[in-house]
Amino acid sequence: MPPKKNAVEVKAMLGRPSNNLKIGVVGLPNVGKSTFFNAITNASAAAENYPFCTIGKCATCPQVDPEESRVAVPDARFDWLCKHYKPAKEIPAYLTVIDIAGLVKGAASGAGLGNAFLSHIRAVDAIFHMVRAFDEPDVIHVEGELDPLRDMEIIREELRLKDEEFLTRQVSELGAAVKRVGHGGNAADKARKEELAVVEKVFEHVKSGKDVRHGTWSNKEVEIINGFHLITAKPVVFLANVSEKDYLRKKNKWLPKIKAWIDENSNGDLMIPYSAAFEYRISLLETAEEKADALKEAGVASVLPKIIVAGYNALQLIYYFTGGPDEVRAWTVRRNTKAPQAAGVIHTDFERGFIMCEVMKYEDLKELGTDNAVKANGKYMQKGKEYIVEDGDICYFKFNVTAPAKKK
Ligand SMILES: Nc1ncnc2c1ncn2[C@@H]1O[C@H](COP(=O)(O)OP(=O)(O)OP(=O)(O)O)[C@@H](O)[C@H]1O
Ligand SMILES: [Mg+2]
Repeated sequence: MPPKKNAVEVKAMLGRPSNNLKIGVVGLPNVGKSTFFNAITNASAAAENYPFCTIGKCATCPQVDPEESRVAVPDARFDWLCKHYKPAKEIPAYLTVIDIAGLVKGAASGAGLGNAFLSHIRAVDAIFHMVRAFDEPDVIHVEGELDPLRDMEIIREELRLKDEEFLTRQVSELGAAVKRVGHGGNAADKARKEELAVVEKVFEHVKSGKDVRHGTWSNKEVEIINGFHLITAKPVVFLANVSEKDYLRKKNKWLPKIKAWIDENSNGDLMIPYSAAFEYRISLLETAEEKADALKEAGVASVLPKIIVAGYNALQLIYYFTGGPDEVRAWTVRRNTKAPQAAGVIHTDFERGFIMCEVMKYEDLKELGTDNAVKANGKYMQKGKEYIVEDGDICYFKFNVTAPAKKK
């Protein structure tokens, strides 16, 4: 059937379409991954107005890995909506962060339990690539001298080699299956041939030293690539961990070189300088006032909120809000999600029986003051099933179903 005239063609995205995506902290040993992980875990736990659960440390979910933490995504719009509606319940968007053990050179071929750790990386949806830019003689560097560029090269190469190894296997297995069929074959054989052509193309790309996420792929290719959970297809945010002293004086000799390396080798992916040691120290302070005083005295801000938001954005996630006296809540969807699927995140019924989505823009509500004022100004919109939900939309879904469906 040809696509409907008013249907919007959406570019397919690499990665899983889920609203429970995870970001892993990846790097060499002793670069500050756990210090960072503990700092964001503590920082979120201290945000008293957010219902928070450190998975694994939480009484209600003790079965989950303790190195996994769910952190609230800071958002001034969410805070404003909570003040505005004064709801009984406040539920922000969350980002799940996973602390992964350090990789060493040769990990792709099994060094230092490398394969086990690489499989942890395959299971996450995005990567915080932690780069050590602090010189601290007491903290051993596995490669000897401090050299962030060499370290980034090692990690990048290990991740790429793991994909190369996986694709080598795929090419050979699929190749053998296609050869057995020869010419002709049924629909499944045809699909396998198509898949082989894509796998070969991706294999050549990776073999030439490039990451999958930096390639240009058609929707069909993306669909096939997404089935493989390739490591270099995952978005990356680089975090340059500098000493507390350098962070406070806003100077570190490695930062320009790290930036130049990323521009040249990683398509200008985002890099955020920060100090794990500093953030961790601040995160241990008990009250919000103590933290504010310590930051004021140091003359800097914490960069953790920026890092969490960057991770969230790298995953191509956005959220819309629902608001009222019962609950203000952020609902996570991937970018380019249409209204019925966005509604389905709340409840499958909402998607199944979708009639329309009523939308207010946050800016309009903030400017005009009340829902009624937004309506009176003609800014309360009714949108249909082709509407692509935008970040920060305040939505109210209308739906109609006869048979009950499973609650999410
Ligand atoms: N910015 C920094 N300045 C100085 N010391 C730091 C900094 N960040 C982390 N450290 C110190 O480096 C050491 C190693 O940190 P951490 O345990 O977080 O590393 P890691 O990357 O998790 O290592 P592994 O891969 O072995 O788990 C710790 O003693 C920590 O206090
Ligand atoms: Mg660690």
